[in-house]
Amino acid sequence: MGTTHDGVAGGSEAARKIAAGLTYSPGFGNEHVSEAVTGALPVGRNSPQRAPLGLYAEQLSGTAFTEPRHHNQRSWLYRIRPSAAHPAFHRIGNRQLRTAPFTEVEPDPNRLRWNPLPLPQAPTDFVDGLVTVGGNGNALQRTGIGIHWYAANRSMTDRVFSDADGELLIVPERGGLLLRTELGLLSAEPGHVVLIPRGIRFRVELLDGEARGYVCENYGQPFRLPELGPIGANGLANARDFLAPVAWFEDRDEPVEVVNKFGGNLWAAEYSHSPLDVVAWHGNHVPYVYNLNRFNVLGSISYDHPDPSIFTVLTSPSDTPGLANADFVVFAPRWLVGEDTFRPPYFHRNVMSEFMGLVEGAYDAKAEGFVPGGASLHNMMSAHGPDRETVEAASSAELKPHKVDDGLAFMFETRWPVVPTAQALGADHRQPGYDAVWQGLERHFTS
Ligand SMILES: O=C(O)Cc1cc(O)ccc1O
Ligand SMILES: [Fe+2]
Repeated sequence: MGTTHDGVAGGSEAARKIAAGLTYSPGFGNEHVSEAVTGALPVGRNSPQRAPLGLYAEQLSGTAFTEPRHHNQRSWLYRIRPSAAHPAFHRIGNRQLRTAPFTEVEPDPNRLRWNPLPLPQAPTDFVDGLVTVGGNGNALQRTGIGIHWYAANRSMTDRVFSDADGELLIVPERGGLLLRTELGLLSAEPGHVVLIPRGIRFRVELLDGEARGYVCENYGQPFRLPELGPIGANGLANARDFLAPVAWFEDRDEPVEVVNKFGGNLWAAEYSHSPLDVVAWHGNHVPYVYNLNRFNVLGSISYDHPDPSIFTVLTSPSDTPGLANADFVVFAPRWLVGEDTFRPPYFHRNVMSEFMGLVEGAYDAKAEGFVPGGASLHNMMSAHGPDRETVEAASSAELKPHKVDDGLAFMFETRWPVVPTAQALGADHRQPGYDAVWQGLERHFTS
């Protein structure tokens, strides 16, 4: 194994040490500027006749050149070798990764719920450990999302991954991660989320020997912070709490397998060197890590249960204002004070489709069965809401101020129905009797 710029070979303990000492460049959407070697970043222009220190200049565009300035995303990378210098990609197996359009099974109106994906027995890294739950849209048309679980017990070593089909929002549920990306290092624990922009190459190392979580692969417009409207200039997820890496590189002249997800398939090429060789960069097409505990939770201080859009961390808009390709929503610890109010999530049917996961603890609409690492899918117009036990307890609870502080749940909410994969529908860890949680809700009507 080669040494990296910081002189440390891979391995959990070494990775932990690196993760503990990381520094970041804060601010969602900022024009970040970073160099790992002084003088590596050109001053005053992007593409000088010869870039400093013999580096190659390269632009990585995450939006079309001509998209509006406030949504335009690109970064300039100054690297040891240009990305273009690589051999042909050849197809490799897709493992348990699937991509939109999802056509394996018929769209299913039933409410679905799963126990956690079992941790693997065989050696499995992050890429091999991705298992697709379902999704919508069409990756080649850059619409919709893919929803995946991951479960891994090995760090990626001589391999890097990049996804041309979409950006990746990674939600760890178990085990810390060290991500070595083209733009630098990020570490994430359960309770954090990582956003890897489309096309950025990275390697995932495990900090705790095993790791599990969820991924939203966003084929659509990049996630951005939601508008705040009457909320004002602050609140929800604050831009400065999103941390981008600082430049870091490995100068590694050894074979590295570069796995590229493109058009729903995995392709690989054997590079003679590591493509994580960016010595300096600037731009706004950058990865981030965000600690969900920093989310400023807003809610009702009078009555009624607000719609969960108030908990939106990031949104991927569609071409229709207000209609998200996908929203990432978090149910973080918060006070409930509503007077004469049924406080848990209400019964409802939604034109949007809701995939939920649990990072830790419990969720206030489900007394039992929705467990950390588990998941539920409440598709377009499917009736759902609090389970029987929750209804009984909340309908007669004394309405003093109450802190919901025993869990961290999240939702990927998306404009189109989520079509499951055959493997998710047939999985052993799917809960067959989910409908029963709403049985026994007695009629109380008296005329
Ligand atoms: O179904 C769910 O649990 C998610 C959800 C939470 C909430 O507070 C209101 C509506 C909603 O869909
Ligand atoms: Fe819901």
